[in-house]
Amino acid sequence: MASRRAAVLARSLSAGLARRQAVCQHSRNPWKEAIRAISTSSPRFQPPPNPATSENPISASPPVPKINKKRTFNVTKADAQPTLSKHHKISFDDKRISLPWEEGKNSTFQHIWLRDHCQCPQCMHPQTKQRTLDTFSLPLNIRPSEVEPKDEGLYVKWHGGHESLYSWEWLHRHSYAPRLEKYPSVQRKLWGKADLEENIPVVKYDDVMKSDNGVAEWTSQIQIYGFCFVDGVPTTPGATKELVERIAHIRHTHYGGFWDFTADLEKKDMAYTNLALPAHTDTTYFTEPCGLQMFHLLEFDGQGGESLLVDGFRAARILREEKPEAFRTLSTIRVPTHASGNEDVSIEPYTPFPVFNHHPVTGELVQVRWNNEDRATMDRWADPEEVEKFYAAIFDWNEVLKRAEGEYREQLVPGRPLIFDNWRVLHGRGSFTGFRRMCGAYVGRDDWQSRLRMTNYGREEILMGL
Ligand SMILES: C[N+](C)(C)CCCC[C@H](N)C(=O)O
Ligand SMILES: O=C(O)CCC(=O)C(=O)O
Repeated sequence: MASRRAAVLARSLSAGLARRQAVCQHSRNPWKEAIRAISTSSPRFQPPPNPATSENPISASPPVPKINKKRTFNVTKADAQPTLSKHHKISFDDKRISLPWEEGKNSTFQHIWLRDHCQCPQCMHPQTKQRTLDTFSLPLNIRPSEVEPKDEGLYVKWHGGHESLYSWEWLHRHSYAPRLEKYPSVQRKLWGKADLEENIPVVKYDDVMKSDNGVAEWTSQIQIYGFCFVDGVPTTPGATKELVERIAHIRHTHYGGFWDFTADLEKKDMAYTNLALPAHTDTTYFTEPCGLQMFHLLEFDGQGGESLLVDGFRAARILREEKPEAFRTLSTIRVPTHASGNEDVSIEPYTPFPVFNHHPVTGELVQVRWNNEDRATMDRWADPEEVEKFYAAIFDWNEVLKRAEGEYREQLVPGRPLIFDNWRVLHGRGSFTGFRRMCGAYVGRDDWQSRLRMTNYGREEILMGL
């Protein structure tokens, strides 16, 4: 029966797919009828023209990185599409399937993994993109009864009758043995004061408010530089709130949602005073510090109060180069933090975190958490000998942070709010006299990163990667 069906499939296959050669070959297992010889002469995708085209000149000075909206597949040619090998064979045994790519690499996928990741509307909710398949109804030793390369991708018929189709792009994108595509790298431009001289990231309020393209540009500037100004904003809390909500919903904290504050200690935090605040990141006392912070100065009739920004990722790189021991110390020793000024509040993270926090897989620095004012009592040392090492390290860190060449200072003015990545850029202010009114809000890190990706890459591209 199965061999007759395979023969029927082979006939329809060879008729419909006369353009391609890929032989499903597997060894030593009962689905010999699943093996099919089909031939093809032309590649599935014509690779795009040479990537060094006009829109991608090889310029003398490296241009400011733009968010790269084009996907590269890390195959032989940049931006080429993944193509199944014309010469090698798809093979599978009772545990896994092996796909040979034209680029000369081979991806293997365990059958249970592949079945569990079926993208069909019965297994993946078409609207919510959530798994509807009951994973635990699958036999752990599930295997295909038929495998067939098609134009659209890899067709698999599973024992039990379920049919799946995995696009070649999807398979290449999600290849894990080996990993074939790098995670899209974050295009950041680390800066010192000199780098910003002619190049302050700024966008126009009207552009941001009128289209998602405006939001795409705004969020990509924040991603690249760690901060961005917005010009032409009505000097009201309402307009400022609407502006920040063009990115995402506001993150509420014990300071409220959208804040409008002066130096009246309405909240028991030094931000609500006229004291100077050295370079710091906010909300180090939350397990997840806020992602973005917006400040819009609405009124000010005094002196001082100048804002300060420092690129924490650049400062960390300098520390790592100049004082590697200090960098290692601040990447390992956990610093307890708290916010306990308000009568009814004492906030701490579930565990203290180091100053420098790295991605567990890529190892890249992803977050700086530093606020010496909110640092709590450090009385839990793995080894009390580390006390001196820690202080030596924070003194080194402080010295780097205080270097004038790394500080960007600007007096905020009404109509030109500042927003910055609180996981990367440290901020501060000078002490001031007179009446000063500031409004703004926090946005969650995952929320703004979602908006950045969706407005810059688009939903289809993002979903392809999930
Ligand atoms: C809400 N608002 C921005 C006005 C005040 C924030 C308080 C700053 C706090 N010390 C911290 O570093 O998180
Ligand atoms: O008032 C300012 O300019 C900044 C206040 C501040 O640093 C903060 O709220 O964390």
